[in-house]
Order: sequence, then structure tokens, then C-alpha cells
Amino acid sequence: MSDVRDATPYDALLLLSFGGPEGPDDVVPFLRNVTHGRGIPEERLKEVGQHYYLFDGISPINAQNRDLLAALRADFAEHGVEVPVYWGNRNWSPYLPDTLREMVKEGHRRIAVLVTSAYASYSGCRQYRENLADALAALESEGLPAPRIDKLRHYFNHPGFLEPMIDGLIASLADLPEEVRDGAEIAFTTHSIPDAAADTSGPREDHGDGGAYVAQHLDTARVIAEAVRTRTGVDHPWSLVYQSRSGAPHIPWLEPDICDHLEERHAAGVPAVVMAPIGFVSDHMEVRYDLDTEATAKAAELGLPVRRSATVGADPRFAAAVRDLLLERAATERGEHPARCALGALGPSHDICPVGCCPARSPRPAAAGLD
Ligand SMILES: CC1=C(CCC(=O)O)c2cc3nc(cc4[nH]c(cc5[nH]c(cc1n2)c(C)c5CCC(=O)O)c(CCC(=O)O)c4C)C(CCC(=O)O)=C3C
Ligand SMILES: [Fe+2]
Repeated sequence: MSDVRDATPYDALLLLSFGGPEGPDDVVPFLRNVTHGRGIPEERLKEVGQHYYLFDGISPINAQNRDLLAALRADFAEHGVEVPVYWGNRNWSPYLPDTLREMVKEGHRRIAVLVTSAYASYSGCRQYRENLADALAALESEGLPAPRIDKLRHYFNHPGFLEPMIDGLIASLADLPEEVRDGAEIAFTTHSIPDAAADTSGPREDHGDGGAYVAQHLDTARVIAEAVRTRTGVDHPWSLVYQSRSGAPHIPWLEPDICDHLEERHAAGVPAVVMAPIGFVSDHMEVRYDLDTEATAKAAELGLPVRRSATVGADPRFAAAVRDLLLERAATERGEHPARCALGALGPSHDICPVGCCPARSPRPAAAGLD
């Protein structure tokens, strides 16, 4: 038996996230970073900018990542995992290349990465691997040594990701007026993506309708709904629905949208709905605006009682899950065969993305995978 705290060969963990603006002057530059080279119309940029201006130009995502960073450091310290934790973003400061440069200058050469996206998709997986490849290329051009980078596996079905959401959903149901509680439905939500991106998500052999992206969300939803049923004794019907759609209207994206779904379920006589944003790791702008502001206003207009359940954020159980994923991968890298924790029907996800996993529309170099 190896020491359970042994993170060898890793000498650092990098928390890699999306980033968000921290004031009104940051909003437009941030949106330019996000949509760089992807031809999103100016109109749409301004519209999305409005969401941020409603919150004084401050996305909650950076503060939430600072909290998660603190939770990870506290968890590692408490459990004797002597691995420093760093944080870098795709679209805002602290930018990934700056963080990686700092890590390398501080002597780190074998880095594990946790991305703040639990599922397979181009946006949530390969695009981060492309960002890592770009950052490695920047270091190389500066004459710095290249660290080896491994991305930790998808954690959508890790109990430390599911448990806080199960508790959050039970709390939201309990918060509904008693007369509508037992009849309430659950609307699990995630980010809509183009149908074409969903259909090709995950390893090539897994591709069915909706690809790994939809299959993984359905697995998560099923586990949570089942746990809620067991713990409350009430069978709440559930659906997987989508939010935060962008892009041209003629290109098909995953549907139904949460607002259309609320309208449809209200018309069907459903007395209340709890929206459970399983697609997101923290209560960032997609949750605060698209659900708490827009969808909640829609429900009020309908006279439909709704609640929105919590994301995992910096829950200590999630921090513990990250430690588990780090130590599991470390053991695998040492040639051991660690237990791989996962609930649901899909089993633990692959450690290393195979060739063609979550393909980009135009192929670019990606790190931490087989292509
Ligand atoms: C799957 C997925 C996740 C979940 C996984 C993950 O977390 O990675 C996610 C997260 C996020 N998406 C975010 C913000 C944005 N996403 C955009 C655009 C897009 N997202 C997409 C997909 C996803 N996005 C797609 C296919 C597009 C269109 C094409 C493109 O541009 O790639 C745009 C551009 C404007 C617009 O088109 O709406 C913005 C501003 C924020 C930050 C929130 C904050 O600030 O608190 C977060 C966490
Ligand atoms: Fe997004």
C-alpha cells in the first residue's frame, strides 16, 4: 500500500477556469477575449454585456474561484497533501500563460490540471487543452522549460460533485410552499451548445445522439433525482433542459430552453419547478443572470413558483473530490491501480483524451491528450 497522501509524480495543481470581468471597464475586453476569432455578432456582444452591466460589470466567477482555491489549499493542508495550488483563466486575469510561467519559474515540472467544467465538450474540455498548448508554446518562445501537464478526468459522476447538489436540491424543494412541494418537477439545466458539438463530444466510439455531453448530463441527473427520491420519499419528475444559448438562430443548438420549458410545464399544470444547474461548477453569471434573473422573471410572469438549487462552488466535499482525483491520477501515473470513484451508469471517465475527442471545428494543437 502506498501512502494515500502521496501525490508523486505531481509537484503542483493548476485550477483552470473561464475567467470573468471584475468591473464595467473589463466587460468589453473580456467579451472580445471570449469570442476571439469566432465571428459572434457585435449585437450579441452588447446584449451579453448588458447582463454584466446589471451586476456593475462584475462576474461572480473570479471570487468563486478564489474561494475554491482557498478550499483546495485548506483541504490539502488538512490531509497532508503537499502540493501547491495555482489558478489561471482562459479569458481574464490571472491569465493561464502568466500562471504557467510563474509555476515553471517556481520550479514545477509535473503539473495536474483541474478545469472548472465537469463534462466532455469542445468548450469544456478540448478548448482548455488548446489553451494549455498555447501557454506551453508561449513558454517555449521565452526559452523556459516545458512542464508536463496532465488534465484530471471528468468529474460529473464523482460523489463529491453530486452530493452537494443533492443536498442543494432537497433544500430548494423544502423551500417551496408546502402545497406545491410534492408536485414540483426538477429541471436540470446545462449550457446549450450546438447540436453538432454535442453529437461529436467525447471519445469517437461513444458518439450517439447528443454524444458524451448529453449522456453524461443524463447520468448526473438520474443519480441526483434518484437520491432525492430516496431521501425525500417523493418521486419528482425531471427533465434535462438547456440555457444560455448564443450563436446564429438558424444553427441548431440543444433544446428545450429553460424558459420555454417553464412555459410548457406550467401549461401542463405542473405546480412548481426547481431549476438545478448541474452543468456548472459555481453560481457564476450563467446562473445568476440566465436562471436567477431571466428564467425566474419568466416564472413570475407565469405565476409558477420556482427555486434554483445550489452549485457545488467551494463545498468542502468538492475540494475533497479534487484531492481524490489528484491522488488517484498520481497513483495511476506511478503504475498502480487505484480505486476510481464514480456513481451512475457510465463509470469513471478516461484519464487521457483519445485522438478526435471533442473535436474542434478547425483543428489546433491541444495539450494533455493523444492529439
Ligand atoms: C459548455 C459551456 C460552458 C460550461 C463549461 C465551462 O464552464 O467551461 C460554458 C461556461 C461559461 N460560459 C461563460 C460565458 C460566455 N460563454 C459564451 C459563449 C459560449 N459558451 C459556450 C459553451 C459553454 N460555456 C458556447 C458553445 C458558446 C458560444 C461560442 C463561444 O463563444 O465559444 C460567451 C460569449 C457570448 C455569448 O455568445 O453568449 C460568454 C460571455 C462563462 C462565464 C460566466 C461568468 O462570467 O460568470 C462560463 C463559466
Ligand atoms: Fe459559455
